[in-house]
Amino acid sequence: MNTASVASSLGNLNLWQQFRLVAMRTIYFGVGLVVLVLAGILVAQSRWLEAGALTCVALAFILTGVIYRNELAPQWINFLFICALGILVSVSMTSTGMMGVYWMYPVLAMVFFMFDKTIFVLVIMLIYALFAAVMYKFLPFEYAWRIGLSMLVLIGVGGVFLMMMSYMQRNITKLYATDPLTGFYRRDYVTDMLQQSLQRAERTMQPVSAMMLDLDSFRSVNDKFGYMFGDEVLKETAKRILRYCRHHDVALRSGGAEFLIIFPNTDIKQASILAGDVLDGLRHEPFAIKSMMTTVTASAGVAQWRKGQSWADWLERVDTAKDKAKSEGRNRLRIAQ
Ligand SMILES: Nc1nc2c(ncn2[C@@H]2O[C@H](COP(=O)(O)OP(=O)(O)OP(=O)(O)O)[C@@H](O)[C@H]2O)c(=O)[nH]1
Repeated sequence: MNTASVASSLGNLNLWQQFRLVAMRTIYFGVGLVVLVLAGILVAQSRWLEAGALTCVALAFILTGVIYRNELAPQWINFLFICALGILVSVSMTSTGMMGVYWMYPVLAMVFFMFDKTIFVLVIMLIYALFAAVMYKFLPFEYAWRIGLSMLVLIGVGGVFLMMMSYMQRNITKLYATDPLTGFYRRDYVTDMLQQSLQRAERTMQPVSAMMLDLDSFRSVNDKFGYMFGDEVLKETAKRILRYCRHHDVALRSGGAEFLIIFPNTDIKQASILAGDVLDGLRHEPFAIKSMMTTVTASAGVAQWRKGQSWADWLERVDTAKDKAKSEGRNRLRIAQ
């Protein structure tokens, strides 16, 4: 079943990215102000050239904070900033020795928020290598190795923090996107994904079909055997649907006892065969849970997406076909015209 596209369709739920946005705003303005203060101190010491350089860096940070206050800045901008800060700290160490070390830690900490995890490791290694080289050159060895080690500890702690954030994000996405009972996606959270599958179908000129399936008279199953038994039937239904789904098919629970399955690269003929198999898989095998047993059937509709059709209209056709199957006596499949 397709999971990657769901994660990307849940951008608004990406707490880490939102957190990064707030952190980066604070970093741009915070670093800008601190560097401006340092520039002011250099002006007071009549060190005009260094003061000028610091002022340029400070203004670049503040300007970026203003421009990118509502979105994350491109990675290359952050890379330029981290290079600038790395050079400033290194220069500061060459002239002030130990004093420069105090600035290394905040610069390292910033890297955790500035980059996506794809290039984060590379940048943190680069900046660590730069600091280590400068330290070993300009500080006594007994200071250099201890500071180098403490920076590694900071990187390790930050790495664990990033892993925990990523784990938390995955769980939150799963919690919002999937139905806890069946593990299927919830329909409300996959509209972007539906849109994407249609765009892909349009681009690749491949057919895409969908099936809507609703268990028949499910209310009476609940009434007769109890809600808990009904829950088990829903879980088992999901398992049986998955038996017939291929790797790239997407299964959603769209309502109480209603399921929607998207079949990419599948025309109506193939989709009807798959849908028929799913219905057979339900009707021919009784649902035996603990000491209770019942037979459950379902009604389903299938439709192939038509070029230019919106996903809402397409699903409307699938839904209408399913309703037709219901109204014609249930336990059957109807194909949308
Ligand atoms: N056990 C259980 N029942 C649920 C859940 N969600 C919805 N239902 C029940 O599913 C039933 C759905 O009924 P309907 O689809 O309206 O009607 P039906 O009895 O299935 O009849 P037809 O669809 O017309 O064949 C309702 O009785 C809901 O209370 C759930 O998570 N667990």
